Amino acid sequence: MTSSRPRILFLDAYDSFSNNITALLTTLLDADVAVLHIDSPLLDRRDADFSSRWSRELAQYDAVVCGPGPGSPDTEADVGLMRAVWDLPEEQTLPVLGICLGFQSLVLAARGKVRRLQRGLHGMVRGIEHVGGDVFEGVAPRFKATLYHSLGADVGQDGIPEGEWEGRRWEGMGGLVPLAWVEEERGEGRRERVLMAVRHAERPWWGLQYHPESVCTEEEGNRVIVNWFREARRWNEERGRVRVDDGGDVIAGAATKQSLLSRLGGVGEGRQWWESWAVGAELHSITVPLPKGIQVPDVVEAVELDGSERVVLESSNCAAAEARGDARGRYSIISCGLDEALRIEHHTGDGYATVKLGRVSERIFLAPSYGDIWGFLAGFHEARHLDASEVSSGSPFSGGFMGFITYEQGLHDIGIPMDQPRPHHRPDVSLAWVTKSLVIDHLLGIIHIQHLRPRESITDSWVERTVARLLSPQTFHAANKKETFLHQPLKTKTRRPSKSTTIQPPQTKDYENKVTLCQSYIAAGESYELCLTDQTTITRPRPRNPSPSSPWTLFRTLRTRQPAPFASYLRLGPLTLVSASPERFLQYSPSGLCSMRPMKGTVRKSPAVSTLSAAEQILHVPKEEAENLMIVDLVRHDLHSICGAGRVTAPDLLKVEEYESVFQMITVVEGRLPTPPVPVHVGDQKEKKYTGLDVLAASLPPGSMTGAPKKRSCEILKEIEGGKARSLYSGVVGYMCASGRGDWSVVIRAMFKWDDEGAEGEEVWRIGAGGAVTILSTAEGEREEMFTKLAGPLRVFGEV
Ligand SMILES: C=C(O[C@@H]1C=C(C(=O)O)C=C[C@H]1O)C(=O)O
Ligand SMILES: NC(=O)CC[C@H](N)C(=O)O
Repeated sequence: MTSSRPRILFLDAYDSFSNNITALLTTLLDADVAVLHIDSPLLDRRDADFSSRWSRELAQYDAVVCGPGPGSPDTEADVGLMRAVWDLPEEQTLPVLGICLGFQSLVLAARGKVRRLQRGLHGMVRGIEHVGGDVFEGVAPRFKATLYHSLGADVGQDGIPEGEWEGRRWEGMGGLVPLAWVEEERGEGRRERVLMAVRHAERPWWGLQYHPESVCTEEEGNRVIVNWFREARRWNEERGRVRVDDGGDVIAGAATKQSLLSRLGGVGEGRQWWESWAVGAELHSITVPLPKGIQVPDVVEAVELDGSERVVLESSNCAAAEARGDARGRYSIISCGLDEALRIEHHTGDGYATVKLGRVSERIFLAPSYGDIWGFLAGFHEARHLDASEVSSGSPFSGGFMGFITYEQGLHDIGIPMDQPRPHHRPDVSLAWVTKSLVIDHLLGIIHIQHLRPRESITDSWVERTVARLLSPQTFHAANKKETFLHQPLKTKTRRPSKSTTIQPPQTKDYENKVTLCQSYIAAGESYELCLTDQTTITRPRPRNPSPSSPWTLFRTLRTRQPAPFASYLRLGPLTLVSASPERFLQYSPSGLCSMRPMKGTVRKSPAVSTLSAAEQILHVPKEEAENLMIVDLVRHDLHSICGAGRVTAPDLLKVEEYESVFQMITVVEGRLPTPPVPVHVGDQKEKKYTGLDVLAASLPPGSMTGAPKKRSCEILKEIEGGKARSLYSGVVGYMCASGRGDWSVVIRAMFKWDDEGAEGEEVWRIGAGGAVTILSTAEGEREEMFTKLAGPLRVFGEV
């Protein structure tokens, strides 16, 4: 069937901004955009029939867009199929727009050169100078656009004497006609001439060095895209080039991902014991007042007396958050009876999930029914899905998944394989299906006691017993008495850790060298920003439990020392985690609103920087804003991969927030999940529905912990960080209610330990810390930032 909608092929060079470009093309041009990776195995240049298959594929598009990406256009592997576009014989050529790396590749194809800039321009917003005409027809002079590049075009511009520059800079240079420039101040009155846009002198090829899709590129820049496509169409018409509509024989794929649920085949028939476990449950819930002065850990201790496994997600900054009107400080969520809850675990790299219930444990092979662990989780959740009318209206969580996902699972999901064999078999995904829980609403001062119970067990009175316990005047009195040694009074002085505790922090010089190494990768165009991190290990005698130095006490101390909206305590399987995270990764609602809050830009509180306005002055500078902006565009890309064109916005850009010991700059990025295009039939295995789990699966590891572009940056970081697993650090912790609501935080400002680490009688805690390195960073500044972030959690060990 022939459609009049434009069809564009986008060549994806593994950038973290690609989906923003395809979304922009889709909405601005009302086009269908198909995507092909530059190294697609479906079109291998070494194959004998490559040329014929390539020209058959290209014949089906009106035009091609060659995207941005890491690396250099001089490197074959970095541009791949782009070269096959430039190499087409004249009679097969077609209109092209190159963006950033794609632009640079075009410059090379026109026999220009590409060289390193005097200093990279990542996340820098500049006024684009042009003289109108061509694709700049009707575009306001000097509109602002974002740059993300280390390399630049050399078309002989430096040979033009200063006095002749104004007159000659628009003249054709080699096979290219310059259309736009930026002149970058380089100190002492020197300026670097950076080519921003070109047209090929003979072919229908245009290129933009800036990023038209960035959230900080002014809307005025959209005209350039519209003009380009007008020119492209005109060229096709003049040549009588008519797109072939082959009726589905297209190699390139869709710009958005298929939903996890639609990938499932033949599951959910309830043949296995775990398939029917907790299916068809009903919520029983009672709300009681939160006794005055009672803290979240007191409630935990009152209900769970046996020190067993638990997940506590606490808004430990609720008092401060309330004062600032910050909704993130409103709720705390506590799992109950976790030992009896079903658990799903997955060790990245294995082809199976393990379902555990008490002592029963079963391996489930993921392919072919589920695809991967995400498909399995989506199917498991969907079978237990509850509508909004079936869950507590005043509570964000009525029961469902609670647990963690490691950084390494995220690496696997973006196509970075694990080094095999891994030295352990710890879970990278561990999610319990929690049916008994407490949710504390700090704003209303109430506790929801909730039980998702099987319909046939309505006589189970756990809720009533818990209510009675919480309301008994003895409970907190007793808890307080019992806990006298567990309550760490705030000390004015920090004690030194006991002699038998050894602490190994990163080496100062070594860390600084790594910062410099990151910058050399950035200068070479391999990355735009790298979130470098390192780990501190604390080895100490294993304490008795409970005792003044038990993990639970560490949590009690940290939450008082460093109140945070995403504090958490997890004792789940072999893992113990104590976190004071300030950073939300992803929140989503049953109606499909997703919200991410990347944090970039950190300043330590000090007598000199004690107020929000002082911090704003420090953080609202190009270096810090650029750091944040790069991650914002990356997060928009991640959200676009599920939500699709026109469904992602950044309502709160570059906002500075206050925390206990630091100020942080954040941006809120929102997306709306697509609704199924066709009505979903009950029992239909090919359900098209998307949930928040789709976004979670598509967005790990958190972009704020990787840098951009995500994949290449993670590969570089793995090398620089010596291949050390980050594990829980840089992973996520959170929940997903049966209703589809979810909230996940980034694990930072945290410490964790695995049961299998350390010699007999010892335990090993790890604290990760780091920060984003850009071309403008200094080695000392980054080292200082890393130690600032480390200090909070580390100090706790000196106090027990
Ligand atoms: C890397 C850490 O933090 C990350 C890096 C930040 C930054 O570079 O400013 C801020 C918040 C986190 O996303 C850490 O806390 O260890
Ligand atoms: N954003 C990009 O495409 C960057 C291109 C190239 N890697 C550079 O840094 O200059």
